[in-house]
Amino acid sequence: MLRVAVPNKGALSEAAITMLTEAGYRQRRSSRDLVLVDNDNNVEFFYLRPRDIAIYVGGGTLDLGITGRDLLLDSGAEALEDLGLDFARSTFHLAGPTGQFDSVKELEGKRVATSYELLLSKYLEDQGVNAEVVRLDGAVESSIRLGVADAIADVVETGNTLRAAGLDIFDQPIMRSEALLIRRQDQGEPEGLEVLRRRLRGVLVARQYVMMDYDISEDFLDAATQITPGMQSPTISPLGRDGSVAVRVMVRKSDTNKIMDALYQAGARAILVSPIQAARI
Ligand SMILES: Nc1ncnc2c1ncn2[C@@H]1O[C@H](COP(=O)(O)OP(=O)(O)OP(=O)(O)O)[C@@H](O)[C@H]1O
Ligand SMILES: O=P(O)(O)OC[C@H]1O[C@H](OP(=O)(O)OP(=O)(O)O)[C@H](O)[C@@H]1O
Ligand SMILES: [Mg+2]
Repeated sequence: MLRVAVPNKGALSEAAITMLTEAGYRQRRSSRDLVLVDNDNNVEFFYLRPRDIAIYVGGGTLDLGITGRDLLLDSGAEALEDLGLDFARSTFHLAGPTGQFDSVKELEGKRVATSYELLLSKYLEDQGVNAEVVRLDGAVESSIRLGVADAIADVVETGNTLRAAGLDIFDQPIMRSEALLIRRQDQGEPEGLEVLRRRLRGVLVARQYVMMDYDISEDFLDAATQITPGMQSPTISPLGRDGSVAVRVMVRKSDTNKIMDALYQAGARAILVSPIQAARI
């Protein structure tokens, strides 16, 4: 049975459980449940702290896990990224009192607080900066005001938390993170991974793409298919009336309106967009 670690709380938990549910797996009903066995799919899910997941997977106790790229790298565990899951996107950034720092080089001899000690230490070392790393569990934004640090390195999404604390990011992001499916390094793929990965990819496709249908005169078909080349190629079917065809093609959801405008301009009519419920590509 495939053994998969799922975040039990925090920013990753709900979205991970939703994605697995959409991929057709049973998930726990109560946030107190620690394990759920999905016999139909031959998968056992373990609900664990997001920070610990890479350690279980890297150590070989569990086959796969869902965690953030930042947490994976900070753990130092022997686990690797198998598939990006397109949620919990964030950057890991240096921040300080507004206007105080511009560059990481200015942190020489300073104290920098973070929950991501390894990630920050490696970055400072790469940058040739000698600074004291102060390891905190969370709410790192308060550490400067409370006098234990001069700057921080933390997860930033909207930047609201930083602003509320009177802080601002400076220099380049240390890294960009998103939720990942991870597996153990230097090992063959566990049995069942291929199906799970294909199902998760199916969820990503259903979320990121829509189905677009339109009618167009054969004279303009080339121009239209250049606008909508599709993933492989569009499906083109004859229409009742002469000289026109019906086209069916997948397009990126975020491009839908721009593509409809361009198609209309190119002579397409009856342009219809429908959601994709599920997919195997
Ligand atoms: N506001 C956010 N937006 C997007 N991703 C986030 C956000 N906060 C955290 N993350 C991501 O979620 C993952 C884990 O963060 P989370 O906050 O759940 O862990 P934690 O801080 O250890 O737990 P907790 O906050 O429950 O103490 C990381 O990959 C991080 O990048
Ligand atoms: O840029 P924003 O959209 O404001 O989001 C970023 C904040 O979200 C996370 O905090 P969390 O709620 O997990 O608290 P924590 O710092 O105690 O982990 C993260 O640590 C930042 O503080
Ligand atoms: Mg957190």
